[in-house]
Amino acid sequence: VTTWHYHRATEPATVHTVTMVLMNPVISKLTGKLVVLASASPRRLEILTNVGLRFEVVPSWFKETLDKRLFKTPHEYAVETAKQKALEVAKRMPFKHLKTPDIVIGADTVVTVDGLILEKPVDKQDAYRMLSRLSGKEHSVFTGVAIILCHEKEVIDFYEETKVKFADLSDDLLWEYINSGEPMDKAGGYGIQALGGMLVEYVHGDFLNVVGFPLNQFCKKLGLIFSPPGSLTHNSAQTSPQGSPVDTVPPAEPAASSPPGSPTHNGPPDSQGQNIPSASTAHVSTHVNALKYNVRENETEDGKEKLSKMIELMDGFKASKVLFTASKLHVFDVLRSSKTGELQAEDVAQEIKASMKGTERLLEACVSLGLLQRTGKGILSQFLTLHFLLSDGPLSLQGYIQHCNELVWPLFTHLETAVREGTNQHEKAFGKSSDNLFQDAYYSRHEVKLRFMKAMHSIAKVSGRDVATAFDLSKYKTACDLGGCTGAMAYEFAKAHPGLSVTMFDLPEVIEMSGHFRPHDADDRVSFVAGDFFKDELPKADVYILARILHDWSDEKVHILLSKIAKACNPGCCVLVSEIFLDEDRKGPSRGLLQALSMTEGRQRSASEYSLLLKSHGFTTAQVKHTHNLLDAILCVAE
Ligand SMILES: Cc1cn([C@H]2C[C@H](O)[C@@H](COP(=O)(O)OP(=O)(O)OP(=O)(O)O)O2)c(=O)[nH]c1=O
Repeated sequence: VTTWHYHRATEPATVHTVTMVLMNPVISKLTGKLVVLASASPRRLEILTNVGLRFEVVPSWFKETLDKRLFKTPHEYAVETAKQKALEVAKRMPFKHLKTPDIVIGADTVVTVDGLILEKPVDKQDAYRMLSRLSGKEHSVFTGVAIILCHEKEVIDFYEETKVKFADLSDDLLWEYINSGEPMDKAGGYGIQALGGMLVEYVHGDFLNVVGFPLNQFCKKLGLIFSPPGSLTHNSAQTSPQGSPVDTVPPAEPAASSPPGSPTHNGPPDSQGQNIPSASTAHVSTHVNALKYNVRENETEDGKEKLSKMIELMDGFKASKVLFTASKLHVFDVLRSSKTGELQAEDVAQEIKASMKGTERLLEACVSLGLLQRTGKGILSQFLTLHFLLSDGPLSLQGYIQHCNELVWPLFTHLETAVREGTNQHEKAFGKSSDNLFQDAYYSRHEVKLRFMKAMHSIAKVSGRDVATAFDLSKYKTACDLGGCTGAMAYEFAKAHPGLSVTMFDLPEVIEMSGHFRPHDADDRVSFVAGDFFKDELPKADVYILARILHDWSDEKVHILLSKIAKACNPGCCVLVSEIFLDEDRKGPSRGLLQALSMTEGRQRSASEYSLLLKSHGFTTAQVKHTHNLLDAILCVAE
């Protein structure tokens, strides 16, 4: 008994000491700071207390009610919830507690299975539903974490995923477990750290992440925040053995000039602590090491990855122009038209009427970019991407590629001025000003209009099916595609919904040319009506489609259009908006943000921004679909 007591008494102390050695470099950075854990979770409190962090607990009042459909991935949802929890506390404290914290930490744990996000069960039946869904399967546990640096007004967020596999669980076992009461305050309805551990066959990843807090990654992030590479604080890492959770310092060899026995970053401290430098040597060695990091950053895996990203960005415009040029010179069409699909470079040069040397270079660049394939001695054949690159065919992107080359490229050459002035550089790029981009620029000349329409046609052809099938529209009879341009999207909707008649509504100058694009097997449920959706009466319909329309306009103009649609709608009618949806934190996708750089009065928005705009006109969001194609979609129903 005595021995047992002895172990019980000393074990925690031993663990504590070891932990302090490991965590001190990072955790000690928080000494003297007011750190607040914005969570009521006893598990999070325990995990952070165990590593010696001193903090206050102020549970967040943020209700976990974010619309899950607005998030592309479960981890984005968890991160956003964590952020909102932490922000709520950060905002409340100065008023309610009369003090401003230095750091607020928020977290949110969710379980995901079969594309569903499971949070805490609301009752026993709910817990049963969750647990029986998890039975016999692997699922993911995501914890999103947000660290708010209150004075710097910065938010650092991240997430961790752990995979957990449940054994096959009998109903009896499930009910016994549910009746224990354990599931109720836990995401997914189980607690791996207690009785719930019996349900688990295996865990891949950070165990503590399942319990509610990814400690390892959290410490790494703290290390990055408080010991950025090259800063004086780096020396603290010398007390960390290599590979410890807080060792964020890249492995570095002793500098050639270092005297023998001088401290190294990763050398473990010797028992007398002689490897830990005195204050003065620490200072000197930090300078040496700071220099070393900068010089050698490109030698670490992370550094190499960043370097190659930089190179890719610097070369990005060249790659785009290679695609534009090969497409404009019909290189891909020429290859397709050869009997074998393969040609020698000189044959291509002849066909496209270009120099041998230039063609060879262009073809080689295309091969390197994966646009073409080399099959033998200098022979090129079409590659998988070919159907996107041909000038015709159902999935041709050529219209859009040429639009990028002829219109977007010149605009982007004036990006610097566009940024300085906050305006579109149409006048600089094309020599004339435009108040109304569509009337003055896109539809001014026949060939420009045709090119613009081809571009819109490409996008609608490639993304149309995914947009048209995003929602069940079987109860609706009529749809109106506002600004539908060539009608490609309208035909996709008609194809996807046998009971739907679709009116394509666009400016008269567009309608007059839409015949060029009519498919051979044109469905007679698609009709064309000319008009201006800002000025004229809208055709009556059950579903109004706005595909790639709203991003072109300011909120003010969007409100004008939506109020017209709302007037034309009966309750139960709906609006389907299809756009690139920005992530809620506006960190991506870059495709949308890059497009915004050449916009005039429009702006890119997230799904919740579109949802809010529509809500102000009496439309409730029914569904959001991230299609993983060029355009996403949101369906909102009139109340
Ligand atoms: C999957 C799993 C979750 N959990 C817990 C961790 C979290 O506390 C909880 C998920 O709910 P959260 O909403 O993440 O957190 P919370 O409500 O407990 O606390 P707060 O919102 O105030 O921060 O589930 C376990 O304890 N063990 C497990 O195995």
